[in-house]
Amino acid sequence: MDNPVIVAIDGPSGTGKSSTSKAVAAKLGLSYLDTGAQYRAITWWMLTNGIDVNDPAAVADSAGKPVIVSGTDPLDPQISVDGADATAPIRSQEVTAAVSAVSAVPEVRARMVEVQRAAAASAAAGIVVEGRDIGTTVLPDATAKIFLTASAGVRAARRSTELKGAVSVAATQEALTRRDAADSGRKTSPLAKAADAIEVDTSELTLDQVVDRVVALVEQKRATVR
Ligand SMILES: Nc1ncnc2c1ncn2[C@@H]1O[C@H](COP(=O)(O)OP(=O)(O)OP(=O)(O)O)[C@@H](O)[C@H]1O
Ligand SMILES: Nc1ccn([C@@H]2O[C@H](COP(=O)(O)O)[C@@H](O)[C@H]2O)c(=O)n1
Repeated sequence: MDNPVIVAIDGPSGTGKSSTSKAVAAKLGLSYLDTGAQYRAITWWMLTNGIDVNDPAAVADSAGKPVIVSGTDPLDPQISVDGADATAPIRSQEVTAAVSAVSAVPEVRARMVEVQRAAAASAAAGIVVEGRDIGTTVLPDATAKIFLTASAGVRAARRSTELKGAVSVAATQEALTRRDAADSGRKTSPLAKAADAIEVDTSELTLDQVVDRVVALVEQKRATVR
């Protein structure tokens, strides 16, 4: 039997990580893990439990409390917190605005990385894991590492379309850029391209083209390690 294939997909906000990762996992028959959803879930728990998300000591003290369970089906990714479905509430603007502060706390990252490595280790055929530090920190021995990029303008326009124009492209771009700066600037495992990751600029590509390119890269890498 082939070794499980581990695919790390990292990149800034809105570059297409989730859309690409789910489609690649479905095409290759692999599991899927959205680590951003896990950081959102712990942030949602902090907010709903009255923890000051801008107080790193308070966040660190509570980091071990919520029980976060992530589904790994690329066709129906779910996440629960303390047994309650949190798939929708973790996408709120309030969570989006607070998540970078919570995810910068080392105790939060240590907890999440443990859960993420366990998920990868238990995926029989393999897994596509998306995030910001998967290739650098969580799974440095991944079979294939992809770093997705796109211009800030393109990312903001895509996100604004997704939100059906409810938020302007300019405001969306400012929020994306602010989140990227916080995620890249933190001390513990910042958003970064691993030295051996392959960069794919998605600005001028359709989603199908990105998926085909990533599948081809994974197949190439897989052939060399068989
Ligand atoms: N290549 C593409 N062409 C056009 N639209 C795209 C492409 N890739 C993704 N999109 C769209 O861009 C938006 C952002 O994509 P997605 O949520 O997959 O990005 P992400 O990197 O996971 O974002 P985040 O880091 O904020 O979770 C979605 O509306 C998605 O449908
Ligand atoms: N490996 C990761 C993944 C995510 N984060 C943090 O979570 C935020 C939300 O991520 P989305 O992919 O859902 O947008 C992101 O802005 C990071 O703060 C992380 O630190 N590490």
